[in-house]
Amino acid sequence: MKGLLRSFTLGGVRGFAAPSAKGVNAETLKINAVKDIIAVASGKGGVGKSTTAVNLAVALASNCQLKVGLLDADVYGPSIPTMMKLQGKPEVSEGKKMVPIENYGVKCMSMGFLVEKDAPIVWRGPMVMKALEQMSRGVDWGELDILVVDMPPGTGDAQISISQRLQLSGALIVSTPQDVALVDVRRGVKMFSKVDVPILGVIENMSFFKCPHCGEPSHIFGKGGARKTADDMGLGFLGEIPLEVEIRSCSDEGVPVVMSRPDSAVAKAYEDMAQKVVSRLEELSKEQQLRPEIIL
Ligand SMILES: Nc1ncnc2c1ncn2[C@@H]1O[C@H](COP(=O)(O)OP(=O)(O)OP(=O)(O)O)[C@@H](O)[C@H]1O
Repeated sequence: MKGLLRSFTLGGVRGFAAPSAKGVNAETLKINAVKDIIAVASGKGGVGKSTTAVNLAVALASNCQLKVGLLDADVYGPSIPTMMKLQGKPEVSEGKKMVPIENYGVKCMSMGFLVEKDAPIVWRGPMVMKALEQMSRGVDWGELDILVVDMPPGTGDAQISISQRLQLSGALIVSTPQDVALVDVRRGVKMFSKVDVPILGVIENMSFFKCPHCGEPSHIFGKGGARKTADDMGLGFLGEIPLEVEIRSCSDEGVPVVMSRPDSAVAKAYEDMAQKVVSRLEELSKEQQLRPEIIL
């Protein structure tokens, strides 16, 4: 692998990057010692993808006792440093790779570590892909059970390239129950199917708001839409996360709700989601082993 890398400088950090996809068989590229790479994606922006990725990663590490990494692939709007209460520039290891920055038992890498906080990122596609190569294969992740990738929103070039080049084991789709978001769920599912990435399941975020006075739930964005879409498309449903002030405030403070309120119903919902993801990955791995090998 090292032979494929070339020297690369990003945000003042010198490291190694893999060459462009041209001339390289994407399927041969794999991050060393990372067992499964999973994407947390959404067709539409602002539905809670990063919040889900963070809480899922922390639940996988703390509850399922796995070695977990979190890659913030949302290059244009990195929110992982804030949500994981992390800052500073990554060090460079002896092997000339960036060392991820860790909190809550999760090793993180984000564009937010490499550029100044308020600096706008005005790169075109090829530069973004270079940065993503650097932030995935140019990182000394060590041994990981799962690398969670917080994808950029949408179903464009960057999402397709990431899916192909990172050899994803599967993807989770986050949506609100709202119709406009559900249309984008279908789009996202189709995109992943085109690049042969299995869908691990659908998560409904902001499912309902429980009145703090009377306890009555209000379905602000509609009721049960993501579960129904998952059923209609034959996909697994991984759970409902309510719209809660604490989810937002804990994220803003950099302490994911699974850490700050581990006994809450919402923390349990994220933990349940993490267990389902682990089970689904095990099933997929078994299916893979049973698949007959085609010798040409
Ligand atoms: N279940 C929830 N309850 C309350 N607030 C939430 C919930 N989920 C997400 N939020 C808040 O909504 C905002 C958007 O969430 P987040 O950044 O996770 O979305 P995203 O889909 O990753 O957005 P983007 O498309 O910009 O990457 C954040 O302020 C977050 O704290």
